[in-house]
Amino acid sequence: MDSVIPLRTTTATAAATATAATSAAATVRPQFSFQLLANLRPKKPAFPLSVPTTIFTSHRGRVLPRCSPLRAQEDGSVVVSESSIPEGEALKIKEWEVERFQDEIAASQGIKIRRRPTTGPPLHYVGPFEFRMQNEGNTPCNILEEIIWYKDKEVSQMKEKKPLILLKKLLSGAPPTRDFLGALKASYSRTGLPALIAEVKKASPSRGVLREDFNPVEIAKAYEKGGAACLSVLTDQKYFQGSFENLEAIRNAGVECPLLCKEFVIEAWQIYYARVKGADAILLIAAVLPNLDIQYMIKICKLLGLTALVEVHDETEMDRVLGIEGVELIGINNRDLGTFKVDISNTKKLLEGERGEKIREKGIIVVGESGLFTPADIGYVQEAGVKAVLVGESLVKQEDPTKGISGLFGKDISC
Ligand SMILES: O=P(O)(O)OC[C@@H](O)[C@@H](O)c1c[nH]c2ccccc12
Repeated sequence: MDSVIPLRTTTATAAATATAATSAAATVRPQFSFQLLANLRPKKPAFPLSVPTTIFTSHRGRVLPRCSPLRAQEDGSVVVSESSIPEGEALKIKEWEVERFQDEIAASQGIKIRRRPTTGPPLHYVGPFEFRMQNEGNTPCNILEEIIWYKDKEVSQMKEKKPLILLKKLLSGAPPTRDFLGALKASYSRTGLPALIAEVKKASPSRGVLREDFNPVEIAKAYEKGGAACLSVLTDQKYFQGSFENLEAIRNAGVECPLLCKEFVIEAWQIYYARVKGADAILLIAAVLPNLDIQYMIKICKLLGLTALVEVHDETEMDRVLGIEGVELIGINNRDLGTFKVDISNTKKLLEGERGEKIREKGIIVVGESGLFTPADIGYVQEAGVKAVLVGESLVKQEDPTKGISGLFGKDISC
C-alpha cells in the first residue's frame, strides 16, 4: 500500500518518517501536512518550494545512487519505490527535508539567504561526459549566500577536527574576556565622540586587497595607540584573507582593546571557537540568522562572557532584532552585503522615528558600520544617534593607521 510522506517535517518526526520511507512504497507530495507549518509559509517564497527530484542524484556534494528510486506520476507526484532506498539514503533525504523546513522558517522572517544549496548539482550525461547544470537551487543568489554556503562546509570540517567537547575543555582554563560594550561606553563618555571599533582587514570581496604589507599585530597596535576603543578582526580566510591566527596573535601581543571576531556565524560551535581564540565579542548577522538562532546565540555569548554585536541592514531586520530579548548592541551596516552598495544615510534611515525611540528606551547602543571616511561622515552618523562606529578601509589603507584615526575624527582621540 502507498503512504504519503510529508515533505515538510519537524526534526522530531524526521526519523519516524525516514523509517516509513524505507519500509513502504510512498507517494511524495510537495505540500505541508501540518497546520502549524502552513502558518509559517511565506506568501512569496524566495525560492521554489517544490522538491526537485534531482536532489536524489546528488546532495551536498555527496552523490546519491544514480538509479533514482523515484518515479514521476501523471498528477505530478512522485512514487518512491520500496526496495531501492537503503536506510542511509532515506536519512539523507530526511536531512534534506529538515533543511528545507529551516529555510522556510527563515524565509517567513524575510531572510533571503539559504543555508545550503537546495538542490545538489544535477548531473547530465552525454556519452562519456558528465555535465553539471546550474539552476536556482544550486547557484547562490548573491555573494553573501555564496559565503554562507562555503562557510557551512568549512565549519563542518573544522568541527570534526575540534569538536565542541574539546573546545569546552580548553575554555575551562581560559582567561576572562574583556568588556567590549563597557569599553565602547567608556570611550564615548571620555571623548563625546562615537567610540571607534577599528577593523583589521586585509581584503574584501568588494574592494579587493586593501593593504599588501599587511601585519595584523602592527596594525592593531597602531589602532590602539590612536585611541580605538575596540578592534574588529576579520577571521574569514577565503573572502577576506583573514584568519583565527591573526585574532590569536593580536590577543597574545599584549593589545588591551577588546576584540570583535568578524565571522559569518551560522552555528553555535563557531562562538565557542572564537572565544577559545581570544575573542571578546562576536558578530551575528540578521540577514543570515533566524530570530530563534539569534536569541539562542546571544544566550551562549552571555554564558561565555562575550558581547554579541547584532548586525542589521534594513528596516525588516531592525524590527526583527528589536523584538529579540537580550540584544544590547546593534550594528547598522551601510553596506548591502548582497550587492556591496554603500550608503551612509542607511544609518539615519533606520534610527528615525519609532525605531530610534524604541532603541533609546531599551538602552541599546548602536554602531554605524561601513563607508565612513571623513570627520563629516562621523558627525553625520553621530547626529543620527550612533554611539560607536566600525571602520575598516579608510584606516587600514593609511600608511600610519594611528594618524589615520585623528584624520578620521578631525582630532586626536587618544588618551
Ligand atoms: O571597510 P569599511 O567600509 O569601513 O567597513 C568596515 C566594516 O563595517 C565591514 O567590514 C563589515 C561590516 N559588516 C560586515 C560583515 C562581514 C564582513 C565585513 C563587514
